[in-house]
Amino acid sequence: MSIKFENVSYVYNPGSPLESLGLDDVNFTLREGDFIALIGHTGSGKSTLMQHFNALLKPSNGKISIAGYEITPETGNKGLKELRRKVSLVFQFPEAQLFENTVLRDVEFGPKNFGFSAEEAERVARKWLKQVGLPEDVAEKSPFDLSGGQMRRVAIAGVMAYEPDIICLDEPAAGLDPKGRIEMMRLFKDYQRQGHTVILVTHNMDDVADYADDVLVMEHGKLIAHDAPQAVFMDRDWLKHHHLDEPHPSRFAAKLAASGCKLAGNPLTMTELADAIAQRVKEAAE
Ligand SMILES: Nc1ncnc2c1ncn2[C@@H]1O[C@H](COP(=O)(O)OP(=O)(O)OP(=O)(O)O)[C@@H](O)[C@H]1O
Repeated sequence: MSIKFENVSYVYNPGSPLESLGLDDVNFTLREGDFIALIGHTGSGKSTLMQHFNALLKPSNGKISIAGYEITPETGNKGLKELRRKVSLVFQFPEAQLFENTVLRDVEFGPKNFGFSAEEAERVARKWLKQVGLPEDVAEKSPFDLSGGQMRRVAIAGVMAYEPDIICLDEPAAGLDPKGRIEMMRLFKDYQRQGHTVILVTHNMDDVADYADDVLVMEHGKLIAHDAPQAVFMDRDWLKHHHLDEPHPSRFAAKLAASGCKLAGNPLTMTELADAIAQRVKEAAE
């Protein structure tokens, strides 16, 4: 099944002096099961787009097909709870939403809300606390006694515990140290490998290169590119024109090329860069 946006526009505060266009005739089709990166500058429309994935915002025009649902301007609120179990949004700093007096109860909250029995909610909560890398003894602690990084994991476990088919995350690694960031990103990659779709809003181009199958690039409410990372990061002039960064490995390769050491291809990840350098060394030795 695919995720399809057809001519989707969204107008904030229609008919008022504050009217503004959040999305402008957006069209794309995504494969379910992919890892998608959603990038663009502040104010480009990423959050507005993300909120359309589970009808938190409904389009002013156009149609969205997702997880067996169709969302149009006429879509009512009936049936949206089931859609939101299948398609979950995780906003920035989700740890701010923790509120129960134990970690376990916080993680059980989502599953219970979606109709899991008490036993099943506890089972999936314990399973996902483990999957997000937390030690067993945190379950009975207050979430407020944990570190910021652990609280973030608890909040994300609370969403993964009811296993949405599609999870959309807004900068989930913001503020984490490099080790925490890599662990968090691997968690999402694993979630994808288990058969789910991951949509990641990010400003970190290294994460895009390392994890994404496909990239959506937003600018002023419009989708200006939709392609694989290799294609999106291929045209340096286009990136410059749209004030978009490159992943560090391709920036480093460009610097090497400028100093006379051109590598094969356009390495986007550290592994690709290391391979390209090894290849160059081998050629020089022959
Ligand atoms: N609640 C709102 N009311 C009116 N306009 C809004 C509202 N939220 C966003 N907008 C406008 O819609 C446009 C897209 O904003 P959006 O928040 O979707 O961008 P973004 O790419 O997610 O930005 P950021 O990276 O800062 O989160 C911007 O012009 C913004 O000012």
